[in-house]
Formats: sequence, structure tokens, C-alpha cells
Amino acid sequence: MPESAPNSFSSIPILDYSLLSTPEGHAKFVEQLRHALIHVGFLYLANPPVSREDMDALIEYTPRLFDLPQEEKEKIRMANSPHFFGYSKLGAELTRGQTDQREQFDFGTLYDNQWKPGDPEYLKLWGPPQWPPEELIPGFKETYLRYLAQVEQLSYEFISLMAEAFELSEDALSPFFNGSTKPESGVMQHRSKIVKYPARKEGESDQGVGPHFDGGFLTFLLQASDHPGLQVQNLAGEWIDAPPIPGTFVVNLGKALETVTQGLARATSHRVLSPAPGSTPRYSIPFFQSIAQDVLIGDLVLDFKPGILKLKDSRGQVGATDSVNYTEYGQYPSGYVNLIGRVKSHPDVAEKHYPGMFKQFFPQGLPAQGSAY
Ligand SMILES: O=C(O)CCC(=O)C(=O)O
Ligand SMILES: [Fe+2]
Repeated sequence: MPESAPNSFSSIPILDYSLLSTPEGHAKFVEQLRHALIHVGFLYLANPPVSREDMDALIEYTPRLFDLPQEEKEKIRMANSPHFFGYSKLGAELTRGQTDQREQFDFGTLYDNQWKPGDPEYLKLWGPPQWPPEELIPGFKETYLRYLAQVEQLSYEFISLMAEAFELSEDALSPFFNGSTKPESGVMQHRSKIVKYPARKEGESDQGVGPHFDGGFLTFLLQASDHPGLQVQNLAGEWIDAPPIPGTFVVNLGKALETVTQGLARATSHRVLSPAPGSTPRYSIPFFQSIAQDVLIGDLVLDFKPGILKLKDSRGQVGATDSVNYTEYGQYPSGYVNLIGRVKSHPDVAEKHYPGMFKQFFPQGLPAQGSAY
């Protein structure tokens, strides 16, 4: 390993949520969390407070969702939705100029859109997901919503644990959420996707999704099949495998969280390699924790107690990461930054629902393919 990153990681730490049930275990968990946030930017969470039955039921539904007739999938295509929810067919996205080989459905937690003329356009982004017809996949919607409600609560719980790990008051993070760090369901909207990575064909690119950072605060990823493929870039720039471990979530940090913590919490670049030729598809279900749409991240950078920020010095010099960047957080409300990301990833949706922004970002008209952030 290069000397420039003497403390780089070669595997992803596994944190056990059940430790939190005793005071000693709680202290241990928080210490491990601090290390993972600062040095790795990824962790596995074992024994999460989400029903295993619901996790397994959702995993079982996943291939059935993609096996719906193509015309049914097209009926809920993303172009229908100003909220960028719905179906995206294989090869509809690019990351860093390369086509991603994945098919996906974007969904979200329940939210009633309140946008009215005169409000900022980015407030349109949150709204109802598009669901497949109940009779074609009975029970799917209910199971998924029950699952999402639990992951949403876990995501807030994690914010408190993170505040503790960084010796911040819980209030310090409340401006990023609507009203409190534990808003009731429906007060905010968080996105989630169900993704299929088909096996690559002989001689084809293995880019399931290219190297990228997630944009927001926390991502909770459920790996929904037993394929490897997810990789994480360590401090030395090497790609480390994050294979599925049943019953766990992979938790990672996004660029907004890195920005507000002055880099103390690491957003880590990651990618997915497609399954080998002849293999069955890989499936995954990420949940992306949102932050309040009107916060200007650049104005809300957190203050830490003396000494805390120094903890990142022990990383050593960090190697270059191979990823796209989020540079707009300093300038615009977070909702607008997210909308820019969506517009760039899905220009066909933008053309229909955000024509002004479409013209601004695509003055030459619709590109052959979108450009995922
Ligand atoms: O599918 C995965 O395992 C990761 C997906 C991912 O990183 C993303 O969609 O942001
Ligand atoms: Fe990601």
C-alpha cells in the first residue's frame, strides 16, 4: 500500500447495531462509528432495526418487478413524473461519459407535494412515486412502504449517533431536517431505487454504474442478491470489494454530509461491476436520505469542539479519487443542487417537466443519452 495513506482500509468495517442496547456496547459502537465515518466512509450495519421479514420479502419481490411485461414497465416510465420517479430502461444513464448497464425503478417515501406557482421550482421535486398496478404484483407497494418507513427512522437514528461520535449536540444537525432531526413520516421525502444489473455480454463493458459519490447525507443499501460487484475506493485509490452480507445494510456517506462536516465525514467514491457473462443478474435497493430542500449547505457548515477536526489528520495524505464531483453545494439550496443532478441524469424527463432548466443545461437539445451525476 502506498505510504501516502498509511491508514487506508482494505475491508469495510462491520458495526453491530445490537451493541446499542447496553451502555458499554453503545460507547463501543459510537467509537467504531467515529472511525468508520472519518477513515472509511462506508460500513456494514448488522442487526439493523428493520424487520428481517420485510427485508427478505422485498428481496423476493425484486426480480418479479423487473419481470413485469415491458409495456407495463413503460407505463410508469420516469418521463411521466415531474418528481423523477418511475422506470428507467437499461442503458438510459451515463456516468462520466460511459453507459451504465442497469435497469431501475425510482421510488420514494410518501410525500404530498405543496408546490404552488411562485415557489422555487426545486420544490416540485418531492411528490408521489409511480407504482406498478397492485394486481400485477400484489403486496409489493405495502411491503416496500413498510420497509421504507423503517429505514427512514433508522436514518434519523444514525444522525443522532453521528452527532454523538463527533461530539456535536443533536440540535447542530436539525437545520438539515424539517423541524427536528427526527421528523415524522411524510414531513420529508427520501428516495429509494430498485436496481437490476444484468450479466455483461462477452467483450462488453463491465460498468454497472461508474465511479461516483452519492449526493446527500446517508445512503442505506440493501444488496438484494448474492453477487459481488460493489466496490469502494480506499484512501490510497485502490478498489476494495464490498460483497453482500445477508441481513446487513451497507451505509455510506454523501457529498453534502462531507461538506457540512468540513471533510471530517468522508464521502467515498464507489462503483458497481456487472456480473460475469452467463451469471444471473445482480439486484440492489439503495435508500438515499434527503436533507431539507431550502438549506444552503455552504452557510451551514458545522462547528466542532477543538481537536475533533484534527482526527482527520491521521488519514495521511489521501490519494486522488476517481469520481464525479458535487461542486454546487456552496452556491445553491440543496433542493436545487439535487434538481440539477436529476436534470443532467434524465434530460428526457427535464425536457418535459423543467423546460427552462433543460434549455440551460442542454442548449443543443436532447443528447443521445443522459449523463448521470
Ligand atoms: O447498486 C449498488 O450496489 C450501488 C448503487 C449506487 O451506488 C447508487 O445507485 O448510487
Ligand atoms: Fe452510489
